[in-house]
Amino acid sequence: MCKMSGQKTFTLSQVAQHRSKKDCWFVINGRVLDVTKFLDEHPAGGEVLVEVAGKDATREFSNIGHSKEAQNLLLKYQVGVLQGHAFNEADKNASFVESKHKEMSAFVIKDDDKMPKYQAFLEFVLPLLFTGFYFGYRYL
Ligand code: HEM
Repeated sequence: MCKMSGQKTFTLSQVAQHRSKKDCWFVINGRVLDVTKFLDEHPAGGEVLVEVAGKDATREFSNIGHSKEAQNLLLKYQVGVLQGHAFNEADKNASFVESKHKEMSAFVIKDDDKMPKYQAFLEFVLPLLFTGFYFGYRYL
């Protein structure tokens, strides 16, 4: 299912009506973002964001070379899409929840690929045997 289909569409002149510290929107890669709540959190301060408020800030955003984390954060502030913007398939289906999941999947221990038996033997049974022998030798 296309996640973008549920998004509201805005024209650039609609976005341009939100260009103050108290109401700050801009567009990045066709996504309309309301970053008002993010102004105080932006590592480089809110001023740089207010400067591009109401505009398409795609070039400014990518010129900085923002990290993957920063790019994922974009999705959190999305309120809609820019009218007429052509999204590519992968981009179309991106959502904040999904991207967080993708980021985090690197840290998830997969329990679907079973540990080979010999590995279990080496990692668990062998140390147990050694400990058993040691205590047997020491105390019996
Ligand atoms: C919602 C949009 C934005 C988000 C979520 C965001 C997020 C971030 C984050 C997390 C950083 C820390 C460095 C990193 O992780 O890359 C950063 C740095 C920065 N951002 Fe943004 N940013 C946004 C938009 C912008 C825009 C539109 C501009 C410019 C007009 C901008 C200018 C900067 C600058 C100058 C830095 C400091 C870079 C450095 O110290 O090397 N950001 N931003």
